[in-house]
Amino acid sequence: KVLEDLKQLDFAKESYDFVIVGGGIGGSTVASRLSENPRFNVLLIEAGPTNEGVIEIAVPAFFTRINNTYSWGHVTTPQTGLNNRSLAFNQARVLGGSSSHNGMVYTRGSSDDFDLWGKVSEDRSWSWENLFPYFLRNEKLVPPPGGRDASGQYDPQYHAIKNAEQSREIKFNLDVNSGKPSGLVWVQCTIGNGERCSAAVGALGGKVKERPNLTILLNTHATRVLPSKESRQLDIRTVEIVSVSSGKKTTVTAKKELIVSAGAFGTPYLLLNSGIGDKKELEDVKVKSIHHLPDVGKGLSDHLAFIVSWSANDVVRPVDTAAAFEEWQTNRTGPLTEISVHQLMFAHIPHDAPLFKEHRDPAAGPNSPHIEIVMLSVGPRIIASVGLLTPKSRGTVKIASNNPLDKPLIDLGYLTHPFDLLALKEGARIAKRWCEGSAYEGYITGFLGPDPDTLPEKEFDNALKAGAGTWWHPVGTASISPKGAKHGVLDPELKVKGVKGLRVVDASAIPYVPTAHTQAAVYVLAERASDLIKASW
Ligand SMILES: Cc1cc2nc3c(=O)[nH]c(=O)nc-3n(C[C@H](O)[C@H](O)[C@H](O)COP(=O)(O)OP(=O)(O)OC[C@H]3O[C@@H](n4cnc5c(N)ncnc54)[C@H](O)[C@@H]3O)c2cc1C
Repeated sequence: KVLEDLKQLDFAKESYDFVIVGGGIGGSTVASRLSENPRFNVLLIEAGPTNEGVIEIAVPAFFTRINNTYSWGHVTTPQTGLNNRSLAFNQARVLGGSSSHNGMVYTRGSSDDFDLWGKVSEDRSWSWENLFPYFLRNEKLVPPPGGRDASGQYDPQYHAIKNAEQSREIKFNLDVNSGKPSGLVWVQCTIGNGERCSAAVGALGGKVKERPNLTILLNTHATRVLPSKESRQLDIRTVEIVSVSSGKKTTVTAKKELIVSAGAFGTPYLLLNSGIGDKKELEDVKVKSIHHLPDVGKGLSDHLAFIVSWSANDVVRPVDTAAAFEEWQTNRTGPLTEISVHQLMFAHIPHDAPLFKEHRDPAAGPNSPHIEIVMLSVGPRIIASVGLLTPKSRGTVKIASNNPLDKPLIDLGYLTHPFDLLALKEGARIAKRWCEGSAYEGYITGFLGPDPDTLPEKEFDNALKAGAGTWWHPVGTASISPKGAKHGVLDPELKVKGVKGLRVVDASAIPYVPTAHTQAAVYVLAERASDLIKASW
């Protein structure tokens, strides 16, 4: 059942085996899988409202219109690497989490990215091979809406395909999700039957919400996790929660486990507010330390991107939105069932590029590309968003005070490692080489820059720093590490180190940002986590 407010929760009648904090990709997936077992009573707590009935969420092409009602409205600290700009950093606050307001691009990343989880945690059961069945379990491939043949679904980007035939650098790759994503690929999306398929729809939709052993509590903010007073070992299964509407506060205790799935910012924030983190840093903000775990909130990494553009001698015909919306409402077909991008490019920085003389290659292996390029026609211009998939810069999530309802201090640390700026520059060169291909002859009329080859170095760097922005893929703030290792936050089974009863299942557990948009990685992590949890009870 779905409860809109804390006052509807009947504490006298109900007790829960598992309490899950955060109804995003991690939390919704685990709630769905655990409640498959009728012996488990599951409570899922989400700070935001329902996704149901929100048109901007359901219509794929409207995702840029989703307003701040469904977001935490985070703003980063001034980013020294970006000329001290602070960036708005939307993270969803709604059932389904960021899958309810993300760009719906579905890319799994490279096989090497997942093998790296196994290396980092010294537990080879985290590997592409072992995780592959979970991708299949999590995915339901559906044809495009309107009964159209998939091969004719998109306006055939014949020109781009032609460039791929000629280019030595970026070849056509039939399936981005094979574990070898490099090349020019068709985009795959989390859209089903013309509507966004978020975790709220895919994992909790249909009959799942009606399961008698699953309660979804909305509009309820978790403020702290609390240790048991009875246990001699640190045992944490209780969470303090506050009604967003009334401010009413209470606690709820899981009989078996408390699972934190509040996302790459929300999870470290909740742990820090609870006194789990670096002891000295917590004392500085007057939070009583209950468990010294210095890496909570550290190791944050994300994909940074910037735009280069070209002039073109034609314009793309704009969609008649009113007519398209009528078609969507009537049949769930038409242009609003798609995102505005049909293809993506994943490329490697050449081995002999000068930056590799100074910096070790951070790619997880030969299947992991360094650069992704997303191209769009905007008026009489072609723009390419060039993103760095293998950043070396790291950031932090911290708390500013001992008030758990304050905003977190989010520092992405963008471009604080010199490799990242050099790598993005190489990305701009890759995009330039691509657009010099003969397929664009007579269409592209000139490069508008910023041009890494003609601008003075400082000028180019400044243009990049002034324009770069996030692709919203934060990970790593409660990373897995080997059992017994002092660094890291979670053991390979996603249990918080040194604590009984508490696991983390979300993007914060992922040690390095994969060479992909991150939702598929979180889904597969949560699928495997569900099996690990089920197996231990
Ligand atoms: C704007 C945007 C666009 C993106 N586009 C893409 C894309 O096109 N493709 C892709 O693959 N990935 C994309 N991503 C990334 C992807 O959506 C995330 O990697 C993924 O959703 C992370 O899952 P999660 O479970 O870790 O966190 P989330 O899905 O963010 O879920 C966390 C949930 O926890 C809740 N929560 C947080 N704190 C508390 C608290 N204290 N109490 C109660 N509840 C709490 C939040 O409200 C939220 O619902 C995008 C992300 C954003 C923000």
